[in-house]
Amino acid sequence: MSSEHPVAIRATQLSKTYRVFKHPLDRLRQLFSQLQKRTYYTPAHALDGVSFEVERGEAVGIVGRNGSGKSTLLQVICGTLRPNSGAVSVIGRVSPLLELGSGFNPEFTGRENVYLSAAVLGLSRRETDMRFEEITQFASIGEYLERPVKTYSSGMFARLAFSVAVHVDPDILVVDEALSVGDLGFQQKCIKRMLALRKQGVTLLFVSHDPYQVKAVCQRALYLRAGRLVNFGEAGSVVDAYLADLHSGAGFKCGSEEGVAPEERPTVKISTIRLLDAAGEPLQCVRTGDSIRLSFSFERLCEDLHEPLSFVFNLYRADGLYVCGATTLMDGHKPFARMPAGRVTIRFPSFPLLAGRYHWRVAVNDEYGLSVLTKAEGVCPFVVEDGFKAVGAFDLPRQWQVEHWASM
Ligand SMILES: Nc1ncnc2c1ncn2[C@@H]1O[C@H](COP(=O)(O)OP(=O)(O)OP(=O)(O)O)[C@@H](O)[C@H]1O
Repeated sequence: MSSEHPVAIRATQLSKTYRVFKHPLDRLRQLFSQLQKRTYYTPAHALDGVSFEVERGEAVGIVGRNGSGKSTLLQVICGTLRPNSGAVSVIGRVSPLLELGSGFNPEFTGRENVYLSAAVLGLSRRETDMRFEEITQFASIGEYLERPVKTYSSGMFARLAFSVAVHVDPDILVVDEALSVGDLGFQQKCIKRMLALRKQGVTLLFVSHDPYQVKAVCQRALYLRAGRLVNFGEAGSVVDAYLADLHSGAGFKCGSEEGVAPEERPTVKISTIRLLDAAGEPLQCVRTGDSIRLSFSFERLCEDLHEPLSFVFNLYRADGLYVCGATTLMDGHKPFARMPAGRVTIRFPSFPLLAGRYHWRVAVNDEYGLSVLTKAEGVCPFVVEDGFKAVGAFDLPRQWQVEHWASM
C-alpha cells in the first residue's frame, strides 16, 4: 500500500460464529456442559476468514444475499461485536449507522439523543451546541424532536440517526441499509450528503441491497457469500458478479436496479411514449436489422424546475428476459439541468433482436441516476420478425469462413 493512500480499515482473517440455541433452556444446559463436552447449539458461521483493506477516502459497498454476513462485518468493524478470531484495525473516527435503534435511548427525546450520540461519537457539548441547528434542519422531524424516540416511526428514526452520523466530522462513515426506511426525498438527501462526504475525503462503508446505489456511490465493492469474501474490486464488476449469481439462484428476486421507486405523487410526468420507424411512423412490428427509435415526453410537476435529470430505457422480452437497459449517465451525458419539459429520443440504428414479443420501460431519474422520479412500465409492446435470419435471442454480427481442404 502506498503512503499516498494510507489504510483506513484493515480486516485480517475475521471469523464470527454465532451459537444458535433451539430452546432457551439449551443455553443454560450449555453452561453446565463444559465437562461433558457436549454442545446444545448449532454454529452459524456469519464470517469466515474475511480479509481486506480499505484505503482512506475510498467508498466501498458491501453486497450479498440476506444472511451473508454484511451486518456482522459492519458491527465487527465498528467494535460493537467481537470476532471469534482475526483482527480489525480502524484508523480514524468512525460514525456508525447500524441497525435502527442502536445508539439511541428509546426513553430520551430526539434532542437528548442527539447530545447523547454526539457525545458517544466524540463531540463535546459545545461542539454539539454549534451543530445542533444543522443536525435538526437536516433531519426535519419538526416537533418530534421534543418527544421520546420510542414514539418515532422508523423513517423519523433514520432521519435523526443519519443526521447525527454525518454531522460529527467522521473519518469513516459506516451505513447499514439505513436509507431503505426513509422516504424518497430523504434518501436523495442522504445520497447527496454521502457523495459530498466522499469528496471531502471521508471513507465510506455502505451496505445496500440496491445494486445501482452501490455502483453509483462506491468505487469498490465487497461481495460476501455465506460469510466468505467472494470478490473485492471495482464496484461495477463486483456488483455484476453478484447479480449474475442472484439471477442464477432459483426463485431469488433481486431489488430495483435503477434506483429507489418513485413517490406516490411523482414530481415529473411522462407522456406520449412512441416506438417509431426510420420515417417517424408508429410501429408495432419490427424486422430484425431495422432502424427504430423510442421517444417520450416529460414535464416537471413540482416547483423546483431546475433539479437536473437523467433518463432511462429498459427493454424486456415477454417471457421476462431483461434484454438491455441504459441511462443517459451510463452513455456519458451530463445530467440535464433547467429542463421543465422536453422530449427524449433513443435511436437504435440496426435493431439486433430476433423473433419474439417485447416491451419497454422508460423512466426519469435524478441527476445521480439513484432515484426514480417517475416511470412508465410495459409500454409500446411490439413483435420482432426475423425472417429466419438466425435463431435465438440476438442476431450476432458475424463473418463465416469455410476453407476448402484437398482430400487427404
Ligand atoms: N445474534 C445472532 N444469533 C445467531 N445468529 C445470528 C445472529 N446475528 C446474525 N446471525 C446469523 O449470522 C448470519 C449473518 O447474519 P447478518 O445479519 O450479518 O447477515 P446480512 O448479510 O447482514 O443479512 P441481511 O441482508 O438479511 O441483513 C445469518 O445466518 C444470521 O442468521
